[in-house]
Amino acid sequence: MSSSSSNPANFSSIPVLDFSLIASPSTKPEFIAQLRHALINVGFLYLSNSPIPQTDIDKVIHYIPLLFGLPQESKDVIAMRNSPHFLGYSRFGAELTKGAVDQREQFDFATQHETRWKGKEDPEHYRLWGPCQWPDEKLIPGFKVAFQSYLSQVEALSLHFSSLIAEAFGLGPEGLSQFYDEPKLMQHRAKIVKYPVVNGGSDQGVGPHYDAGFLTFLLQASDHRGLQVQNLAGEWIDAPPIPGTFVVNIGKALEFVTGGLARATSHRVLSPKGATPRYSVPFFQNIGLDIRLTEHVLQFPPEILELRDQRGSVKATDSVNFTEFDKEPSGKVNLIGRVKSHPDVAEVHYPELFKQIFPTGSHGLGSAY
Ligand SMILES: O=C(O)CCC(=O)C(=O)O
Ligand SMILES: [Fe+2]
Repeated sequence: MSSSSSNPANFSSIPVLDFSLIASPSTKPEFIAQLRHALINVGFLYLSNSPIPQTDIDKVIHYIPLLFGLPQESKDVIAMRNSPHFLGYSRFGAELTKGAVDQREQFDFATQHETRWKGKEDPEHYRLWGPCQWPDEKLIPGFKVAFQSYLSQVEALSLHFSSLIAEAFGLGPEGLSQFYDEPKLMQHRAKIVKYPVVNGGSDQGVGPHYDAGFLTFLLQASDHRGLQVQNLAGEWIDAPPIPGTFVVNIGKALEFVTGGLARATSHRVLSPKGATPRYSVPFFQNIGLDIRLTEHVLQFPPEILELRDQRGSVKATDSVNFTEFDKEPSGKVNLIGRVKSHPDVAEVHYPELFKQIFPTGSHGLGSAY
């Protein structure tokens, strides 16, 4: 067997972890061992039997086609361009990755938060977090309540999951707590995304990229393949929808503070073929706005680091993003990412930063995150 095929990091499928295993002390160690493997070698996993009731998830799935089916003018009323928090609606084709259009339409939402920025004495990146723009309740009754409830449950799950990650790395359950502020100072983001059918031409739903933060919890909300994940050898592995699961993956910030122990894994979405669009709902767990990652690099037991060294490092990736993510406060890093991926919004609300990042103008080109 070649070293490449015997390396578990050259996975050919994504592991499925059963969250119900953590309920009993006799099965929890098995879950923790599977989690350790998934974090180090894959950077992606499916989570089944989460505590979030399937009926609450089904409600969200039910609303998605209704949301995109709203009249164009009632979507444009809540355009992201109105929001200094980069929350709201983006038309099809508004983002690019690797210079090519991402063929998706999306709404950016977030967990509830009052704007923390109180004026010029506060750092500008405090403006990043604030209230959502919701569609008109009369046009889509019940959506806001259902989605807010979903988001707060995924938030709780993601924080619980962080404590399990800390355990898997030998840190103890509070090992990652330093990255989160008290709940009222935190906001987590989510998108509801539609990938329309394309027949012919580019099939880029979203181009190869890494996620930026700590943890992403993705709900694949329709029965379409398309999500693909790149293993250590650079091969694209399918991550098809599995009903009743979340796809969980690691972002660059968690990879950085774990010294590469947890893998951020390159991924992409191919546009659906056939008759119906693909829908998905990624939830991005944030860390505190003031955290500078370089000040929080974690130490691990030697037997854990040994597992990372056995894995090796990425030989090939098709992803491009990520440079300046470690020295600035996390809020500033996120803000820069938002400016790059939504320059039209940035030009309105952050004209100075926009000019620094696009000294000759953005020419309508963003670079998607
Ligand atoms: O839609 C998906 O399945 C994945 C989307 C994604 O990777 C992202 O928005 O970061
Ligand atoms: Fe992603």
